[in-house]
Amino acid sequence: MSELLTVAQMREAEALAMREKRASGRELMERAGAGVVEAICGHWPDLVPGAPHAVVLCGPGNNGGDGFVVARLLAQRGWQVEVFFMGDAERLSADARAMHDEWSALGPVKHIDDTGTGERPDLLVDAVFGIGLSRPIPAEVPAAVAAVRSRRGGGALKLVAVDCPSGFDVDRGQYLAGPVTSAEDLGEWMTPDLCVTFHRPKPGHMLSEGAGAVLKVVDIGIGTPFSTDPAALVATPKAPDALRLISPDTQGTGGWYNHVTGLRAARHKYERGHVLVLAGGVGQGGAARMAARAALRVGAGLVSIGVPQAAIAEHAAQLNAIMLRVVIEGHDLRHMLEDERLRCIVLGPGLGMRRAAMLVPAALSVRRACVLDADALTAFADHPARLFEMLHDRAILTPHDGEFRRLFPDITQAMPETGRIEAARAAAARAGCTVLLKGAATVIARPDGCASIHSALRERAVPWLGTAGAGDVLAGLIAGLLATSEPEALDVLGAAELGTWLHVEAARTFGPGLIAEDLPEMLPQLFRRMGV
Ligand SMILES: NC(=O)C1=CN([C@@H]2O[C@H](COP(=O)(O)OP(=O)(O)OC[C@H]3O[C@@H](n4cnc5c(N)ncnc54)[C@H](OP(=O)(O)O)[C@@H]3O)[C@@H](O)[C@H]2O)[C@@H](O)CC1
Ligand SMILES: Nc1ncnc2c1ncn2[C@@H]1O[C@H](COP(=O)(O)OP(=O)(O)O)[C@@H](O)[C@H]1O
Ligand SMILES: [K+]
Repeated sequence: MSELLTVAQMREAEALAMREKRASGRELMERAGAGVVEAICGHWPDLVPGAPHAVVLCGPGNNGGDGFVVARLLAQRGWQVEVFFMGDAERLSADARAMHDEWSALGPVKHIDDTGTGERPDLLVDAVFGIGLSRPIPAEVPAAVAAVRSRRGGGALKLVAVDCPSGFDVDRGQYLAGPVTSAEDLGEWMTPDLCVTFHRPKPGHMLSEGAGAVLKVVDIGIGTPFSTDPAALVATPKAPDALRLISPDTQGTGGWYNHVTGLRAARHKYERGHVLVLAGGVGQGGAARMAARAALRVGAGLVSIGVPQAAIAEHAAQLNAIMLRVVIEGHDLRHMLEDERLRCIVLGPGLGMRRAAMLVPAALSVRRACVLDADALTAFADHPARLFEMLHDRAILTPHDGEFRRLFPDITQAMPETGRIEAARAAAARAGCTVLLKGAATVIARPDGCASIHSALRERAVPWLGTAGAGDVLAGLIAGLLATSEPEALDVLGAAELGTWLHVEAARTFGPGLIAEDLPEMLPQLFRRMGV
């Protein structure tokens, strides 16, 4: 698990490092530029021997300062380098000005409008705007990129972004549309092959591949390295605006799992918790069975499916270790909940609207861990406030984008402005429980604002996870973890984080061709690999 820093937090970290005299601004800029050059040479080793040609676009702020360092260091390595500048050298910060002047001793600084002529470049360095982006970028920037691309004559030009692509909002993970450029067009021009950021990734880097097809994070000496201590992996973030990246390495993650589930201790099945998955009518039981199997595989001691009488035969024909209970109406569920060993309830997958409207209030009538997905969310689309009134801090909603829109239409409408993280935070605050907004980048937020991102992008991409029933399995995984752990060891946010990570690791373990039923079956080998 590692920290993600917003722009404001990154600026604080930088200011602190300077106050504590760990580095001067100029040293940080020099290390940033050196880190970019190392990353370029590491990523494209084939370029290095051939006296390659780089075009560096520098902007008016410190991102431009980094660009001047990159230009100088590449030239010192024997590259042919052209520098184009957008801005007024007189108005550069002292650090960027010093870097500008150092470069000027080696080569000319040309105007950004003049990128159109010259030899075929191999590499374009985007150092126009970084985290100081404050408004949509001027049209000269994509125009300059287009002009350099056309000098390449249609051949692949390698594009590297310093800190982030110009025009990309690293807090929200999206390009800012301008008066003359749509966000999509800008993304098409500016999305780099390689993005090199400093100290920590920013949220936007992990929310969208628009930040770069490959991301490298360079240590520039601002602070301490990430912790891999299992206890630290579950330590809930302190600050209300804290944002974490769910990114443990598979190797050794067994410590994390054992720590939170207490699996290593000899425990009776009831101590490991009983999960109840509520199912719908005849012929609709597959989703609940997949959720149930995931809950059992991930560690719950017992799992039952609650079904209407008519569906008993269908389920019985397909289940062995999972038990069946008849749950017809709210009263039956309330009665079952008197047994405190029943630690978590899953409602939604295949439940049907009518049963959801009847059973959700009963499930939420006691403060018991509860995962609400699919029909349990959609059943309240016309009156979301009725659901929010009943929710409590042991509940979690796991909507995909469509379900999220039905419950939070206004928050969804504002999402192009606010981004997914703030949307999930606003939804959690309104609902009064944890909200997990699914997707290739999943955002999980708690009502107090603590949030996590899980990024199944780039080297962790699993497009084959977008398969029918994958969401039902996720609901079961989270429920199984909530049932098997003590609330003090694993809160709802923590269970959602671990469940989401296991879900994607299971999909990565299986690979293409995956169907949802395969996911729980990957857990035993995944656990062995983790060292559980
Ligand atoms: N923080 C760190 O730890 C370290 C940071 N480092 C580097 O510094 C970068 C941040 O530098 P930065 O703060 O100077 O911001 P940057 O992105 O260069 O742009 C600011 C300038 O652009 C302007 N401007 C903004 N948007 C605009 C627009 N759309 N259209 C036109 N103008 C626009 C803005 O003007 P203003 O908004 O003030 O009017 C201002 O003049 C960071 O990304 C990293 O590369 C490293 O050196 C080492 C450690
Ligand atoms: N491209 C993708 N990369 C990673 N995860 C994905 C991708 N597409 C879908 N998923 C995941 O698959 C699950 C799909 O859930 P959902 O939409 O509820 O499907 P269903 O209702 O069929 O179960 C979610 O956990 C989502 O995050
Ligand atoms: K940049």
